[in-house]
Parts: sequence; C-alpha cells; structure tokens
Amino acid sequence: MSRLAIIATCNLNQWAMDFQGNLNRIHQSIVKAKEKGARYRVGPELEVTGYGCEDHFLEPDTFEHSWEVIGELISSGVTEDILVDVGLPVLHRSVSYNCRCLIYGRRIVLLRPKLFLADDGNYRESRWFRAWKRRSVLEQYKLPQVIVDITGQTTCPFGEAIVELGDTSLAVETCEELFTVDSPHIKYVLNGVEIIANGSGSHHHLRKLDQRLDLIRGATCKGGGVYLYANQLGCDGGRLYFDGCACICVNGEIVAQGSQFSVETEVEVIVGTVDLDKVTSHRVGVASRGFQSAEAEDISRVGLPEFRLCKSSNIAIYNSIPSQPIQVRIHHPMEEIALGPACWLWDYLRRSGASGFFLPLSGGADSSSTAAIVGSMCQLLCRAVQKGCTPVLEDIRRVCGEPSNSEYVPVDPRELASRIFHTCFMGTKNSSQDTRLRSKMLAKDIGAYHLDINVDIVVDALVKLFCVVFGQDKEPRFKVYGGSETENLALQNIQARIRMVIAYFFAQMLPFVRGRRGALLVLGSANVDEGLRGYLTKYDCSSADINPIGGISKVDLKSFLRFASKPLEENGLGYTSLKSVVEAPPTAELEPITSTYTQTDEEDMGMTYEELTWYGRLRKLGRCGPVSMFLYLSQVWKHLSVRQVADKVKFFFRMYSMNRHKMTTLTPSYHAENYSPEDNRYDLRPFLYNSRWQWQFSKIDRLVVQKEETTNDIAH
Ligand SMILES: Nc1ncnc2c1ncn2[C@@H]1O[C@H](COP(=O)(O)OP(=O)(O)OC[C@H]2O[C@@H]([n+]3cccc(C(=O)O)c3)[C@H](O)[C@@H]2O)[C@@H](O)[C@H]1O
Ligand SMILES: Nc1ncnc2c1ncn2[C@@H]1O[C@H](COP(=O)(O)OP(=O)(O)OP(=O)(O)O)[C@@H](O)[C@H]1O
Ligand SMILES: NC(=O)CC[C@H](N)C(=O)O
Repeated sequence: MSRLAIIATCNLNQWAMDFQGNLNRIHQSIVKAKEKGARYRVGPELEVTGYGCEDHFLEPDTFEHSWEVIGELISSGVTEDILVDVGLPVLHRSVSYNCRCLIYGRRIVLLRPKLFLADDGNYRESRWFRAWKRRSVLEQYKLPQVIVDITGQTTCPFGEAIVELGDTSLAVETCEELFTVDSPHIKYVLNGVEIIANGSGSHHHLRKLDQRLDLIRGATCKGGGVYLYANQLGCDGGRLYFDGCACICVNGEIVAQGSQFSVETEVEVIVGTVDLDKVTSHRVGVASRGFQSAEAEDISRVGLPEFRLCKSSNIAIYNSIPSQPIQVRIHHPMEEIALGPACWLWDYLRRSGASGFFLPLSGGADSSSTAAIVGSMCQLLCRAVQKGCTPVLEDIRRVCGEPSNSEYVPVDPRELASRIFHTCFMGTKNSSQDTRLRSKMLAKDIGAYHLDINVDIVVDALVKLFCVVFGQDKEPRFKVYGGSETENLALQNIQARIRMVIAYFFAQMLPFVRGRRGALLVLGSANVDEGLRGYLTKYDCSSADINPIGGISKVDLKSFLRFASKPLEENGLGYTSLKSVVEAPPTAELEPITSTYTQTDEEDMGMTYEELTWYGRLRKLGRCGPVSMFLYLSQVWKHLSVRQVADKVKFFFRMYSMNRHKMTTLTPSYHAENYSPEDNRYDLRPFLYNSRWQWQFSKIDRLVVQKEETTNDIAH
C-alpha cells in the first residue's frame, strides 16, 4: 500500500491580542482537522497573538500569554494523537523570535524561529523580532513554568531542524521565507524532506494571489514534495485584510484550496490526502536533483520516531483516495474589490460593536463605490446565512440590535442593508438634480436607509458669522461672481467640511431616531489619486472612521463600478443605477453652475485621472524621483513634447509636495494597492517639503534643453 497521509492546513480569522478568541479558534481548527482524520495540522503565522499586534510584541506579557495559550491547548488534550504546528512569539535568551511550535501530545517537539523577516511595505517585523542566524546550531530552550507544570518537560530544541517522523520527514518555514530568493525549502527538499509547511500572515492586495500561488507551486515543482500553506483570514485589527487561501500542493500541483474572501467562518480547515510515495517517485525521476541531494549540506534533525503520519490504523485513510489536482480559483481584480473590502468592513463592524454604517453619498464615483462595497457585504452575509452559518447569523442579529430571543433571519440583502446601512445626500445650492437623483437611485438599488437633505442653512450660518466678525464688506464671493481665488476656495471648503460635522452628528443620532441603540461608523470615500494630488479638503467629508476604497485608484474604481452595475446573473452586483454614475464626469459641485461654467475634477486638478495613475505608480512602485519620472514619461508620452512632459511632472511634484500634509490625517483605509500613499504605516515620507524642488527641477530643465537640441539635430 502507498504511504497515504491525511494532512490539514487552515485559514483562521484571528484578532490581535484576543488570546481567548484566538485559543478557541486554534482549538476548533485542531478538532476539525482530527475529525477529518488529519494527523498533522499547520496554522497561520503568530496565530496565538494575531499577526497584527505590532508594538505589543515589545511587551513581555504578550510572550507570557502565548505560552499560557499553548498550555491550555496541551492540557485540553486536543494535541493528543496529532502533530500540531502553531505560530507564536517566543523569547529565547532575552531575544524575541517569531516561531513555529511543533507539539505532539504533551511534548514540545521543536521551536523553529523565523529565518528571514518580512520588512518591506506594510511589514516591519525586525522592529519586534530578530531573525535566527545560527542555522547550524540547535539550542535547548528552557520551557516556561506553565508548560513544565503541565507536561513535566523542561527543555525543547530551538533552531532550524527537520522533524524525523516514523515514516516520513517534515520541515517548516514561515511566510516571507517562501518569498526570499534562497528559500529554506530548497535545502529541505535536497535533504529529503517530504512535507514542508508554511504558516503565513500574508495580506491581500489586488492581483497578488497569482504570485503567491506561483511561489507555492514552485517550491515543490522541481524537487517534488508536499507543501502546506496556512494563512490568517480577515481584519485582525488594522488596515490589512489577510486573504486566507490556505492550500495544499503536491509536486507542484495544487490539490486543495481554501477561500480567499469569506465571511462564512472564522475557522476554515482544508484537508488533503497525499500519497508520499508519489513524492519519492517524482524525485527518483529527476537525476540532477539526486546529484545535488547527495552533496547537500546537512541540516539538524529532531526525532519523533514513535509518530507515524501514515498510520495504518487510521480509519479515515481506508476511506480516502489521494486528492487530485484542482483548477485554482483566482478572482478577477474587480471581484477582488467587491469582496476584499466587503469582508474587511464586516470584520470591522462586528468587532467594533457599532450598529451599522453611515455614508455621505454624493452620487459621484467614489462614495458610490463605497456604497456598492457595503451592498456586496450584505449580499455575502445573506449567502452565508442561507448556507446555515450560525455564528454569522448571531453576529448579524447583534449588529442589528435584535433581542436575545430574536428569530430574525436576513434573506434579502436589501432588507439587511436597510437595517445597517445609512446613506445621506447633503446638497447645497451648487448640487445638481442629477447627482441628487443618482444618490437616491443607488441607495434604493442597495436597499440603504436614505436621507436627502440640504445643508445650506448651516453653510449660510457660518458665512453670516464670518460677516458679523469681519464686516459685511468682507462677505466672501465665488469666483464666478467676482470673488478672489481665496474666497472661492474658502466657500468650497466650508461646504465640504460642514458635511463631515453633519455626518458625525447624524451617525451618532440615527440609531436613536430609529428606536435603536448604539452609534454608526462613518464611512469615507477618498481614493488614492485624490490623496496624491491633494485634491481634497483636509478634514472634510473624506475624513471618516474607516474607508474601504482609500487604497484604490480612480481608474480601477471606474472599472469596478461598471462591474458592479452588471446584473447578478452576469456575476455583477446588480446595481444598475451605477451605469449613470460611471458615465458622469467627476465633479465636486462646490461652485455655482452657470451657463458658461461647470466645475469638473480634472480641470480643477490640472491633470487627468489617467495621468495621476501614471504618477502614482511611478512614484511608489517605480521608486521615481522627479528626474527619473520625467525621463520615463518622456519615453512613454510620445504624443507630448518633452517640455510638456517636464511641465506636467513638475506640476505634479509641486502639488504633491504642497499637499503631502493631508496624508498624515488620512482616514484609515483598506490597503488594496502597493502604490498607496498612506502616510501612517505604509508610505513614510516627510510632510513639509520645499515644493520648488530646485535641484531636481533645474536638472529636468537642463535635460529638456539637451533633448530638444538632439531632436533639432536629428531633424536637420
Ligand atoms: N505644510 C503644511 N503642513 C500642515 N498643514 C498645512 C500645510 N500647508 C497647509 N496646511 C493646512 O492645510 C490647509 C489647506 O488645506 P485645505 O483646507 O484642505 O484647503 P486647500 O488645499 O487649500 O483646498 C482644497 C483643495 O481641494 C479641492 N477640493 C475641494 C473640495 C472638494 C474637492 C473634491 O475632492 O472633489 C476638492 C480644491 O479645489 C482645493 O484644491 C491650510 O489652511 C492649513 O491649515
Ligand atoms: N452632496 C453630497 N452629499 C453627500 N456627501 C457628499 C456630497 N458631496 C460630497 N460628499 C462626500 O464628501 C466626499 C468628498 O467629496 P468630494 O467632492 O471630494 O467627492 P469625491 O472625492 O469626488 O467623491 P465622489 O465621487 O463620491 O463625489 C464624497 O466622497 C462624499 O462622501
Ligand atoms: N508575514 C510575512 O512574512 C509576509 C511577507 C510576504 N512578502 C507577504 O506579503 O505575504
């Protein structure tokens, strides 16, 4: 008979610092794995604490509580008859490490510290942990008293090692180690390890899954082997959405895949039956691998001979056949926008204790996108309830403020939206009927509780106050009525800013008005490009509690709106009113519309959204300063003269640097794109610039002259 093994990996929706909840979910995942006959279970990175504890990893309490959780797991008996691989932070000789802990029954088999830390973009693990550098040394770790008391074991091996089981060998790596050039799994494969597990804390951004799956397949494609990938799922207390997708890969082919975006369960266990003889067979067939293996550098080994993964008395084995390769599921980027932020919003809402959302809905592309994402969340929730996910139903009832004996079951996403989603059009004299109507129609499509109000009374009161203080002759006027730039801007900003105050007021009071308790979270809708250009009023209605689209570009949002306007049968979101939103030119509607003037975003900004997307990508992803951005764009924008390109690039950098201060107060938003300008965690820059960029701009000027001379020479 083949060496068949049933193994399990999981997606866990952990929450930073929620030790009790995290313990329950880890426990549940082990129980589920055992129920399905698995003999090995791997969980996500730092699952005991939650990945996103950040500076809590500097507190000794965090390490102590982590061992208490391990103690609870062991004493519950759940680790009996299964090899469990859990992620937690560990202090060893007063140095903190991000570790995997392998437990069998009441024995800690190995503590394996992370070798290569994640330190780019959103990650800064070296702020809290050290990477393990003594790769050839296996040290003895002094176990804490809480574990000694339960197990009687006083020390365990600490370091990089292969675990030799009775019938196979296994090694583990942690998240970023899969992404590094010289991944540890290469050595493990050459050392004959058949099963490699990776516990990850890896977040979603658009179009990323492809890369991750390629790496997973690549790990065992050349040298054979089984690769198990576990990940966190959901919002664990920050701006990131961890997108699960736990999977099992055999000899470079995915045989099992968990969900990427799901509100259905906090504990998703993915089980596969793998034939380890297939690994041997694959390996024997590649002679060059054999040559390299024969001379591979040895790795320390820890023995667990009494444990056989392919246990012949395992009843489940008799009933199972090896898992076959599957077609992997990769969502279209537009579905990713509809699903990722929706799942993040739901975790945030249910965990914050709020009673729903309040969204200032202008009928423009941005706030309409936010609204559609909340609609998508309601659709996901109703689908989960239909499938019988009881914990989801309980959470919904709690958010809706239902009594404990409630029998409420949401079946219609629009009906659910009417309970938890509130939208408000806040018009002024400058608002058009078109946007007012679009806002109303979209709210109807989604089912939101909608308000249509005018805020002129408040704006006028503020202008009056100004006149009382400074005199009637200083009454500010719009430019179209002969006012200066300053007056024109001030009159716009006050309308925009007052909307924010009203939004918070209404969000606090609406549950009371509707005979409910609690308060609503205010949603924001600023997008990446506006942030970059500074085309927003600081502390206006783009300031909110959370923003699901703050990391998404306008160009992607437009495509998303087209997708969301399609009927459900065509896999859209069914919000047909969005069609007119996409077609309308973006406008702030803060200036009076006259027969000769209508305000539009692109004209106001002095650049198009498409140009802004270029600047955004080159600035962050291309790591371009003004000069290299100019050089690059003068190659690409052939429809413009180099002087025009130079003027555009200089204008962008001037506006960007003048407005960078606005990024410091950006509403916390879902991280969806690597070109995000988010200033607090991701895109760290100064916010007081010399916006003349003298050195850089004069170099651009010299280059323009040079290029013009060269072009003239060629022409003659
Ligand atoms: N270096 C610096 N560091 C810190 N803070 C700085 C600062 N420079 C100015 N400030 C502060 O920022 C204030 C100016 O910023 P802010 O009040 O926002 O005003 P401001 O940026 O002058 O004007 C708002 C901009 O957004 C546009 N807008 C308005 C309304 C809607 C929309 C839309 O998205 O549709 C766009 C409008 O056309 C204009 O370009 C100053 O009064 C000062 O308090
Ligand atoms: N008339 C309005 N009624 C309700 N909310 C509004 C209105 N105008 C603006 N807002 C809110 O203020 C935010 C910022 O306003 P701004 O004029 O900058 O719009 P925007 O960023 O272009 O977004 P949108 O595309 O949603 O209009 C909007 O996203 C919206 O949430
Ligand atoms: N936690 C980690 O090591 C994650 C790093 C990895 N590059 C990722 O984005 O998935």
